[in-house]
Amino acid sequence: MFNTVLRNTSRFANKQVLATAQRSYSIELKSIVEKQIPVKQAQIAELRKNHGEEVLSQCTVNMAYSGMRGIKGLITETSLLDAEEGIRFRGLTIPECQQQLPGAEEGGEPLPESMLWLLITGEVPTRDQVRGLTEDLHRRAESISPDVIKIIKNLPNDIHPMTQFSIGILALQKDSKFAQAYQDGVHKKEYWKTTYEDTLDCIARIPIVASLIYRKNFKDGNQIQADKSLDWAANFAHMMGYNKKEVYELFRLYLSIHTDHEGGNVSAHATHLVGSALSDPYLSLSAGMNGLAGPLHGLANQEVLRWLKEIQGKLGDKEVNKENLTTVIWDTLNAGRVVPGYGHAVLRKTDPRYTCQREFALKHMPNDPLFKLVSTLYEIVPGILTEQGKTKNPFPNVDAHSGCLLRHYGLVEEDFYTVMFGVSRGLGVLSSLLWDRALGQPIERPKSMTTEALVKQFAAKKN
Ligand SMILES: CC(=O)SCCNC(=O)CCNC(=O)[C@H](O)C(C)(C)COP(=O)(O)OP(=O)(O)OC[C@H]1O[C@@H](n2cnc3c(N)ncnc32)[C@H](O)[C@@H]1OP(=O)(O)O
Ligand SMILES: O=C([O-])CC(=O)C(=O)O
Repeated sequence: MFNTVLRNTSRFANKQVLATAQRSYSIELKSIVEKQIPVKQAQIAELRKNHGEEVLSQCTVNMAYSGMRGIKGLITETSLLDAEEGIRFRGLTIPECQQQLPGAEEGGEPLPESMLWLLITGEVPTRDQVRGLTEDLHRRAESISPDVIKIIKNLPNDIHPMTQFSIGILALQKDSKFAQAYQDGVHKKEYWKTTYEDTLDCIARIPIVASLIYRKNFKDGNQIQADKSLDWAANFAHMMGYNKKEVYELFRLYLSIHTDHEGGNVSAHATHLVGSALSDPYLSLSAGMNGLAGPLHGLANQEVLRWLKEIQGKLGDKEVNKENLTTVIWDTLNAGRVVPGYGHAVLRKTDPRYTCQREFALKHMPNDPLFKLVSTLYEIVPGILTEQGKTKNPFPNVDAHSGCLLRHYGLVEEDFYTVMFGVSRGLGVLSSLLWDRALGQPIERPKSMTTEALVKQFAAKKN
């Protein structure tokens, strides 16, 4: 009896110690940010004092008519894209992240929590810090409002999953600590603190929203409760109904590499823009997700899968070879459609996010027929796009590969793919938003022109 009491007491004490440690890791992340803010502010002040009037890039008439391509007009701290090399998350390439960021096990794929820590702080976390962050996210997820669950359960299934996801994020908004603090008249120096809380709350809760949409739309509708012994990504897979170890690894990789792609892409820019009006992180993320839902951006992964199925349908029993695939690709181009998953607004080489997914496939599913199709397309699409001579980048982007991996593990509902992309993108764009508020970034309001005004401007110059 005495022993049982002792055991229970020490178990309780251990739990207490663990809970305190977990809380302290969450506090640690916040206090790291708190310490970094004045340093970054001073760095920016110095930069602006010494170089504030120097020219970053030109803006020509053509650039204004071409989606502002190439204009350096945004500040985003979390990642930087090189046209040839691809993305670096806080200075680290994808292979470096795979090497350095803690995974669930030695040599495994990075945990998205590790990536989140890196994106927020610029530091590679320790295993303990990541474990603490995972626990913190579980704790924050627990207090999701039952109203949100009710709202999602009541959404009709003929609303696209991405629209449902955006609605779900808006439903979470009523718990925004930033919106409340603003209403309470908080000093602007403190904005980042509640943005931090909203960022972590939102990241903790969106996998519940997403998995609920998945279960409702495509499975039996029953919500699967979280498994707190799992990390954030594996738990997301679990709540969707997938429990294979390999799927957990795929989710960890997928949800790490889709997080961020510097600040100018549609989802990041939309989140930043809406946030600049001091709309809270939920309103801002929802706006970003509405951009991600476009077929030229995040919806492309859904479009790729549809196109692959279309190709399979067209070829029927015919052998998949370069010759008949060439005909199908030209059919797509001649119909005035884009080849989904190929091309990029900035990249001019194969996307390293494509490459690391290809490596995952080569390791885990080399004989998958859809992977073979994706690989054959990789051999011929760049040549055909080059021959057509329109696209500036004939190589594949991230979306060309993700669907075939998910499908291999039974996740066949391509309408849901962009929601998964969105869950991951939340980590990057909200980390950036946190820094926007920490650095006191102002409301975004670039100058626009009418064609008439430009015509007049140049006519006046001529005279
Ligand atoms: C996560 C992401 O967002 S990655 C991108 C996902 N999107 C896709 O995969 C969709 C297919 N790709 C595309 O539509 C484009 O390459 C984009 C949207 C990614 C980039 O667009 P842009 O920067 O305008 O590309 P670019 O300057 O090369 O375009 C020049 C011309 O080539 C065309 N082009 C570009 N990519 C492709 C493609 N994959 N297939 C056919 N034509 C293409 C453009 O439509 C454009 O044609 P136009 O002159 O008739 O308008
Ligand atoms: O950078 C872009 O424009 C699009 C992209 O690949 C992303 O947002 O992941």
